[in-house]
Amino acid sequence: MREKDLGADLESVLITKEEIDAKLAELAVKIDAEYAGKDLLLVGVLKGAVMVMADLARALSSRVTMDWMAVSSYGEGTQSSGVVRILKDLDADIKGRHVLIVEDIIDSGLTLSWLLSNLGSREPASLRVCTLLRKPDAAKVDIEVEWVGFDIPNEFVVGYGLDYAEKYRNLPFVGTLAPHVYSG
Ligand SMILES: O=P(O)(O)OC[C@H]1O[C@H](OP(=O)(O)OP(=O)(O)O)[C@H](O)[C@@H]1O
Ligand code: HPA
Repeated sequence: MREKDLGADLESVLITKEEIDAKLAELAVKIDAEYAGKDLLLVGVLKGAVMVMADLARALSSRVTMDWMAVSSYGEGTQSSGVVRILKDLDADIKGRHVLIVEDIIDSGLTLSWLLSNLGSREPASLRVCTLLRKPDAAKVDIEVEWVGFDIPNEFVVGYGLDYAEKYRNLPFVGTLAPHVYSG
C-alpha cells in the first residue's frame, strides 16, 4: 500500500521509511555492542511490533532468538483502556535469559509497565526495552527505556505496524490520519 493509495485518509507523514531504516541501523549497532558475547532473546509485542521486530532483527549482527507475546489494551479506539490482557504468552521460559522487549510505541506507558512487571517476575538475567516510538507528553507512568527510535508529539499515529481499528499497519512509514477518518 503506497501513500497515494491512502491519500484521502492521511493527514501527514511524520517519519519516512528511510528515516526508520536509518534509525534502526543506528540502534542495532548499539544493541549489538551491549549484548556482545551473550545470547539475546528478542520479545516482540504483537501485533504492532511486527515491522520493528522484523527490521531490527535483520539489522542486528548478533545471534538472536525471537519470541512473541500478544497483549491488548487499546481495542478499537485511540485511548488505552489501561487494562492489559494476555492474548498469547511467550513460548519460551525466560528465566536466566537476556531479554529485550521490542515495541512499536510507548504511549501512556501502561502496556510496557505491565509487561516489565510481568516478565520481570519470571527472573530473566536482564530485561530491557527497545521501542521505535515514544510519546513523552502522554506518559502516565515513568519507565526506563534503553533504546528509543523517535520521541513524537502526543498525536495518534498509524503505519509501520501501528493501526487504527486494525487498519493502516502495512504503511511503510509513520503518519497521522485526517480527522474525518475518526469521525467516520
Ligand atoms: O503505552 P500504551 O498507552 O500502553 O500503548 C502502547 C501499546 O499500544 C499498542 O498496542 P495495542 O494494545 O494497540 O495492540 P496492537 O499492538 O495489537 O495494535 C502498542 O503496540 C503498544 O503495545
Ligand atoms: O498512536 C498510536 N497509534 C496506534 N496505536 C497506538 N497504541 C498506542 N498509541 C498508539
